Amino acid sequence: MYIVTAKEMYEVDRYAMEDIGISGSILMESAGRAIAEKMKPLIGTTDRIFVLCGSGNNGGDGYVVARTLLNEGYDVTAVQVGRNLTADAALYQQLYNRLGGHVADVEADTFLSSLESADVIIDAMLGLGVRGALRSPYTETIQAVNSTDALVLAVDLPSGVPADDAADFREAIQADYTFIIEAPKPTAFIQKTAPFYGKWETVSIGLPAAYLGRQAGARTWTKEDVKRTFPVRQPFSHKGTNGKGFLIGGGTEMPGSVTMASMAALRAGAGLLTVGTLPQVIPSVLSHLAEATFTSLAGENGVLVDTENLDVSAYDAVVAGMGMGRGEDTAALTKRVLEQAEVPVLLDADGLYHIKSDLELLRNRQAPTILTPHPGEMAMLLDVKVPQLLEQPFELARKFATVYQVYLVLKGTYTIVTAPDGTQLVNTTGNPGLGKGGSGDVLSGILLAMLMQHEDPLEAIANGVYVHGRAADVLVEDAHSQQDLLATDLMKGLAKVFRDISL
Ligand SMILES: NC(=O)C1=CN([C@@H]2O[C@H](COP(=O)(O)OP(=O)(O)OC[C@H]3O[C@@H](n4cnc5c(N)ncnc54)[C@H](OP(=O)(O)O)[C@@H]3O)[C@@H](O)[C@H]2O)[C@@H](O)CC1
Ligand SMILES: [K+]
Repeated sequence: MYIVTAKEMYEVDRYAMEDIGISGSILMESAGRAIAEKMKPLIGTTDRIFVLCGSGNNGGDGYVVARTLLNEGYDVTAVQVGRNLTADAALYQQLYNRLGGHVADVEADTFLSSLESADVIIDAMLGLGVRGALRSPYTETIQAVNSTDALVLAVDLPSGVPADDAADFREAIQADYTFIIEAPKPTAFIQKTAPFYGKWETVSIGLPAAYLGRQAGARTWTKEDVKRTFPVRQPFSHKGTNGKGFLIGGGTEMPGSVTMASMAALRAGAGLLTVGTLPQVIPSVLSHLAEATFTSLAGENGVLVDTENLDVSAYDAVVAGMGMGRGEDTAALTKRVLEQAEVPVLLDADGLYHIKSDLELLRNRQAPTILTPHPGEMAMLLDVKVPQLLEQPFELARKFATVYQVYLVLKGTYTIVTAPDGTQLVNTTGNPGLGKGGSGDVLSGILLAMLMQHEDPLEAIANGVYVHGRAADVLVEDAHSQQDLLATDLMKGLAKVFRDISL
């Protein structure tokens, strides 16, 4: 499913009208009719319905919905919110009128209190065109709607929610359902704004699909995408052809992180795995998995430090960072890995702190670099506060990935994977049971295995993120709960997920 910004959507709109010749009024009629059909199963035949119509084209869609429902015998009243209607909105207000519809004025003295009698409120006030702080009469109307008990159905966007980011966002209609035209907008995936949509679904209005696909900078990565791209293990493959991975991390205080990442890498199909860690950490990792091999790396005071003897030449992919600590000598080791490895390198956790002072290193690499920050780590790398990052995750992630030429995995409820060319894939698997220590280590291990087995880094990463979230979902659907789920349980979930994918 594509995800489009307001700018991309307006371009598709322009193309449909100017290059194809589908007029704006045809699009509006199609939108209103299709949305009314989707709304009908949610509305009772005797319900009192108000359709709040703004003065822009979102309001135009609303007049088409109102006319469609009126024509089918529903008890519907359209309400004009705002002045100076666009030509198409004015046209459809007129058609609704001529069919016998009554238009109430939101600014009439008693109108807002009469909203309390509504069973259903259809919100067609503001859509893609909302800009800046809300003005009267939209502000009061939104507050009045939110204080009723009516079922609230929004057209395209809940009024007040911007399409692209939550930077300007203050207040909006709290919808029960939103019927989004053609493709969801980024705010459907942003923490601050997503709840205002209620449940949502997309409604096709006949916009040119191929052109929309070319314009969209982002899309969701689905089970079908995973099945389509997942590498098939060949009958004559052996441990060497299934990839050789190197996992560098761990200290005496955090041996568990490398253990979990290593278990996950092996369970995700790594052919061979070497763990580079402190000699005193090896027994603890070994006690959990017999399949890994080990390289002792130099350490001081219980943490890894830089060493000239590091050899990363024999591997297909390298991951570093988990459990390493943030000291300067350890940072030098991470930088050495980035400089020496001619294969994909994934940095997680402390590894992300190590490169903060030397981001140019990332741009200088020839082979892919993958960073997997959670919002706190991403905010640190970008020098912004976490709330700002959470308001604009799509833009800020894209900016960082394109400037530093990295594959960026911004972890969250909807993890956003951004490629160095700015392409974004959004993951929708996973659940709050993953919000625990160790989940990130498991993800890094899975990603290491995926990168070793797959030519295309973007597909490999998106598949790994999908699989990680899906493993948590199948466990919670089955024997576990969000409460008790542990990172180490994910290994069991992987079995079912991989079996499903290969069916
Ligand atoms: N291809 C498609 O996607 C199609 C899209 N279609 C539909 O068109 C919608 C986009 O229509 P749009 O461009 O006319 O913008 P829209 O959302 O109606 O808002 C503009 C109005 O809002 C007002 N306003 C703005 N900010 C405000 C504020 N802070 N506080 C108060 N008022 C504010 C602004 O007032 P002004 O600034 O002009 O005074 C103006 O009156 C889209 O969401 C979809 O529903 C379909 O019909 C067909 C195909
Ligand atoms: K709306």
